[in-house]
Amino acid sequence: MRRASAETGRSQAGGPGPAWAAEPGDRRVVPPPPAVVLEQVTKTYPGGVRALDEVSVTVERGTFLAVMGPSGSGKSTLMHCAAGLDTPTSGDVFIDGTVTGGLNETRRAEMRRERVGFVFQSYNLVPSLSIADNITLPLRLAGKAPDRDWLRVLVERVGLGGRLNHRPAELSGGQQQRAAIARALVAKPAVVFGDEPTGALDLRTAREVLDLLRDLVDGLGQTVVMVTHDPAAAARADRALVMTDGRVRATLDMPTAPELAQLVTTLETE
Ligand SMILES: Nc1ncnc2c1ncn2[C@@H]1O[C@H](COP(=O)(O)OP(=O)(O)OP(=O)(O)O)[C@@H](O)[C@H]1O
Repeated sequence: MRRASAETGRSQAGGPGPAWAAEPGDRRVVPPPPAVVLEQVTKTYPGGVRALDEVSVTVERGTFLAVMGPSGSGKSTLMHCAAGLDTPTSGDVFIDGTVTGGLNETRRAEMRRERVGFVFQSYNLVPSLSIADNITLPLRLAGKAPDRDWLRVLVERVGLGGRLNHRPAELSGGQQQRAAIARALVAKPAVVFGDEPTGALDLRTAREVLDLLRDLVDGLGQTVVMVTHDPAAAARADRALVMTDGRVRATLDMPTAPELAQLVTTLETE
């Protein structure tokens, strides 16, 4: 399987390729690859819409990235390409060091199941299953037994210990989203993608869900990429990208909500 270059993580010694792309037999200590790398990714849809225009982004492990931008700027396309749900027209996507473009559909589906978790605005829990069965569903679909210790840690982190035998309809929106987050993490993915994960929640519950995402990054070293329109939500990330017209127009480290709101307004009106 091909391992190749990333925007960051290149060999400090100046050798060919990034430090994490060692050949078998190489005895140097090799740092783990970034969770996700997009290299010069372009996506043109049939009809000619260039939804992504040579986008390069590196998401380091254990970090929280927010993706912002006006409607139609390419956020969902970026997420779909980064998660291996869609294929770029050109450029490379690496998940956990593996280039997704070289995989056939079966291997790509396997990669998504094993290395990527998803959280959506609308929770997408199965109504007829208990919360416990919803959380472990991805493993059962993959024919794998849950790691009991990991499950215990997860259930404790998301605070649903007393609700495991309930059906989704018996839980609040925030609790359902916390169950969806536990489900996204159950297979220990390299990265969790959130598509407006707080979009359906009231302010207080949204803050609790963002606290949880932050805690998963800080406490468990999870990598999170979240698409959001909300500057207050994006301000909980370590880094925020602002997109317009399929390009990353600005990157802010440790962003604040007023900074992001101002930046999005400025870029929108340019
Ligand atoms: N399947 C498709 N076929 C053709 N064009 C598409 C397709 N999906 C998205 N687009 C176009 O690509 C561009 C980027 O869309 P995308 O959904 O990635 O934007 P977005 O920033 O996520 O928008 P929103 O915030 O409204 O969800 C838009 O011009 C959109 O119309």
